[in-house]
Amino acid sequence: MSNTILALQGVTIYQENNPVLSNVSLEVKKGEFIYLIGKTGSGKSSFMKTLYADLYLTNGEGHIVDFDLRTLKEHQIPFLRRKIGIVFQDFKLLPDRNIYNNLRFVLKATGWKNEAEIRTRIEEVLERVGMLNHSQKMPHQISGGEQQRVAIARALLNDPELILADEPTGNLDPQTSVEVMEVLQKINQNGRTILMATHDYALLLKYPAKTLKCESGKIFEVVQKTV
Ligand SMILES: Nc1ncnc2c1ncn2[C@@H]1O[C@H](COP(=O)(O)OP(=O)(O)OP(=O)(O)O)[C@@H](O)[C@H]1O
Repeated sequence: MSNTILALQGVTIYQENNPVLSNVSLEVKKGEFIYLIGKTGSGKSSFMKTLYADLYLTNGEGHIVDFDLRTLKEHQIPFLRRKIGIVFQDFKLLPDRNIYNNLRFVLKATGWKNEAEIRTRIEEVLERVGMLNHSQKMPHQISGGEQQRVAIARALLNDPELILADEPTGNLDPQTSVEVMEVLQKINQNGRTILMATHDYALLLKYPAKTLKCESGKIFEVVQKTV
């Protein structure tokens, strides 16, 4: 299991008792970059939600960053989410506080106490996404692409082993999407594993990687030319 970040065996994912994806078996190894594609409603978000335990895994076996999704208890979920960085399409920054305090809020909530260490960590992650100069701005004072960079920085705070990005460029124009994708590529090159749901085929062509497709209740790997 040491080199495996995610392993699913015979998993069926339900939404309100309806199976969305059936008999999913897959393995993701440390350092991989993987796309998850598929039409609207094909189950990409449900799949992601199962991985960060927003949907409980009830059928099949699932292991993610050393947690057993099948036996996971509610009180373990915050610990699982510290090992997984999650990036959403709509950024989800808190609108009532500046960038620095958005990130500080997450560190405080995950047990960080020393303000000097908090400051150092926030500066490190903002630097990594090229947003260090914006730490005192409010979310509405920066662009969508900049907000997504901050959201990526927020996902990196606790040095997660796996980043789950659910359509991270879905609200961005093509040029800004490429800029955000460059940030994700750099994070991947630094050894982090990334699973990214997307509808953006231009990005798939520009940055080819292993691609999983959700279709007709199944997930399967596709080769680039047939996506
Ligand atoms: N909270 C929910 N309650 C009930 N059914 C849901 C819920 N969320 C999603 N579904 C259903 O589950 C199926 C898969 O939806 P899901 O959001 O996982 O698809 P998706 O591939 O992520 O779509 P999109 O590309 O539009 O984000 C759809 O039929 C959807 O209607």
